[in-house]
Order: sequence, then C-alpha cells, then structure tokens
Amino acid sequence: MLQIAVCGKPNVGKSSFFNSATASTVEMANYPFTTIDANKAVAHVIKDCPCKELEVTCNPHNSICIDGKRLLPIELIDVAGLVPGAHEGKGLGNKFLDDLMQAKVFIHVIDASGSTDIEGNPVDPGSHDPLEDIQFLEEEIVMWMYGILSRNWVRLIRKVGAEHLDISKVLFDQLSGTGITIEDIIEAKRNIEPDYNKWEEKDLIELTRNILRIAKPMMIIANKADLPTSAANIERIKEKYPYVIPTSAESEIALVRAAEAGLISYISGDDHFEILQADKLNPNQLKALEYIQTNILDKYGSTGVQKALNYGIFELLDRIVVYPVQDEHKYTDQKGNVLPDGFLVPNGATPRELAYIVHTDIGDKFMHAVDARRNMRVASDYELKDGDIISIVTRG
Ligand SMILES: Nc1nc2c(ncn2[C@@H]2O[C@H](COP(=O)(O)OP(=O)(O)OP(=O)(O)O)[C@@H](O)[C@H]2O)c(=O)[nH]1
Ligand SMILES: [Mg+2]
Repeated sequence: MLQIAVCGKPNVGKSSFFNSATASTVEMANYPFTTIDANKAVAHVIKDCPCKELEVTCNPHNSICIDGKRLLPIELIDVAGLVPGAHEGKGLGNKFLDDLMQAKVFIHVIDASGSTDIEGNPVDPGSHDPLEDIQFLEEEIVMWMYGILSRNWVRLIRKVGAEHLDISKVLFDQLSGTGITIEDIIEAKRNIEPDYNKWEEKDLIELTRNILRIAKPMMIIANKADLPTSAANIERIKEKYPYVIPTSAESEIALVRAAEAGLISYISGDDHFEILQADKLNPNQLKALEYIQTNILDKYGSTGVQKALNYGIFELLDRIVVYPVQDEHKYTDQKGNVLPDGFLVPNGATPRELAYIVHTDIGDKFMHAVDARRNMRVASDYELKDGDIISIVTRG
C-alpha cells in the first residue's frame, strides 16, 4: 500500500490530522512530544467512481464506494515531532525518521495560527511566525540522511577507488531501507561536482538535499486554520509557498465523529454537511458546526484533510486509478463483481505493468489488454489513463 507520512515540529496537529484521516484515536494534546512511537493506519484518497457515469451498481472489493465516490486505501504514518538541532540529539532526536522514510510522500504540518514556538511549546496565538518553521524541517531530515550517507565515508571512498565500484550504487547501498532508488541518486548527482574524490562535506550535504527532494516530495499544510490568527498567516505563507493547503484537523475530526454518530451526513473533502438529527445536538454542538461551516468550509472549500491526501497521491506522486476487470462487457471479475478493484498506478504505466501490479502471475501470463469502455484491444505501449477500465487477457 502507498504510504504518506506526516512530519513537523511538535504540537502542530500531526496526530490530529492522522486521527481525522484514519478515524483513529491516538493521543493528541497541547504540549510537545505527545507522540513518541510512530502510529500507522489506513486512510483513503478519493476519485469519482466510474459506476456513476456507466450507470451500474459496483461491488467494491479492495476499496469503498460512497455515492459514486471511490475511496482507495493508502497508509498514513504519524511520527514524533522534530525540533531544530534534532540531528544533534535535541528533543527526541531523529532516530524515528526511519519510520518516516517508509513513506513515498511527506506532509509537513505547520501551525498556521502561530500558537506554538519553534519547539512546539504553547505561546500566545499569533506570537510565533509559522514561516520560521518551514525551512528547518527539511534541514533536519537532510542532516539525518547525511549522517547515514557519510557513515565510514573515508574508508568507503577508498574502497570505491580500489575496487572500481560505481559511486551511485555505493550511495544507494548506504541508504538501503529508505525507499530511495538508484535512479533518484543518479538524478540527484547531476549538478554536483562529478569527481567524487573532490567531494567535501558541503557537496555531500547538497547531494543529500537533492536526493531527498527527488525521492520524497513534500507538501506543506497550514493547520489550525480555524483559529482567528491563522488567516493572515496563511496569506503570507501562500505568497512564498503557493501550494500550501489550509487545514483544520480539529474540524475534520468533529465532522467525521458527528457523521459516525449519525448526527450529520458528511463526506470527507466536501464543502458542506447536512444536519440529520438537530434534536440530538446541544446548542454548543450546533454552534461549533455552524462555526466550521462559516470559518472553514465556506472560507477554504473544505477542511483540507482529504485535499492534502489527494494532492499527495494524485499530484506529487502522479498516480492514476485504473480498474482491472475480467469481463469487458459487464465490467466484472470472475465472480461477477462489478468494478471490484481500483489500483493506484503511476501515470503512464502500460497494461502489462498494470498486470504485474495486480499479481506477478497475471503479469507473467499477460497476452494483451482490452479497454473495456471502448471494447477495443489496446497496443502494448498504451499509456493507461485515469479511470481506465482494463480487461487483462492472459495465457492459460
Ligand atoms: N484549533 C485547532 N487546534 C488543533 C488543530 N489540530 C490540532 N490542534 C490542537 O493542537 C494540539 C496538538 O495536537 P496534536 O495532534 O497532539 O499535535 P502533534 O503535532 O501530533 O504533537 P506531538 O505529537 O507532540 O508532536 C492539541 O491541543 C490539538 O487539539 C486544529 O485544526 N485546530
Ligand atoms: Mg502527535
């Protein structure tokens, strides 16, 4: 399953974001280092399900369909907070970044309201500038990776020369377990001094930064957008980082819980909800819901939580959703389930690659594929498109 990790300084709402997206109940509290060990749970990204357009009733198996919206599972990872100097052991240090590295995308959560200082201690709302929190985080992750990359460096470089090893492969081996590929390293090396014998510490740090940026795309979310001090900060942050997504994890939790209790109807990512049982809501709850509608949903279009997950998978990772089926006329699998599975595949993948993603056996026995919508066989170099329904024809 594709993984997204949340990171940031302490007390910004990482665990709140995690809980809101996964319906989990890990501890959240207004002090730094509430989270120590990593939390993992399933969240979903959402796309329109083809069932609506095709006017069929689907029987989802690996995913969920609600009102024509397909929810595809991903895994979300919540880790401890990082503070400046973590690579020198400040705060909880940075050893837990092993957990972060399992993810393909990072969501950097910042406290847009400015109610926590650089180490996550509560301060008067608006008294800390969240822009100050953005840069140090990448630097801390870079320094952690640099520590791994440069381990036994002198001995390593001597060995590369003596045994005529490939430097990219050696760097790749140093970083094993981080999900970083040799392609990432080759790309990252391009604008670095070509002769590794001349590399100084600063070159190696720059190389590490390039590797991180290529291998682990990061987005910023401006959390606590519901607080009055956030709006002006969000405007300033957007001037420098146009893609920042305002979020209110706390509002998302309130809406998801009210929906679970049957009090409202709400689908994550929507700009509205409907009150179903007004008589069961007390005046405070009604007021809170009204506040969320006006100050979050009307103002920003959503709580931002779902938008952030979708942005990570569909934009930063450039994934599309493809629906493999067996019967191209009925859009069903062997058992007659309509549009059972949606797969998050890289944009531009071929039908054979899809077959391998579904199952190695199916990949090995792949003969050709049929675009079920058009009922037409597709070429072997056909690039899959978002929403494609593909019947894979296999040998034997
Ligand atoms: N107003 C508001 N408060 C929030 C929001 N998200 C989180 N908080 C509050 O911020 C505080 C910290 O939340 P956590 O989710 O524990 O933060 P964290 O980043 O996981 O913290 P650590 O695990 O200590 O690093 C709690 O008091 C939350 O209730 C939000 O969207 N709006
Ligand atoms: Mg936490």
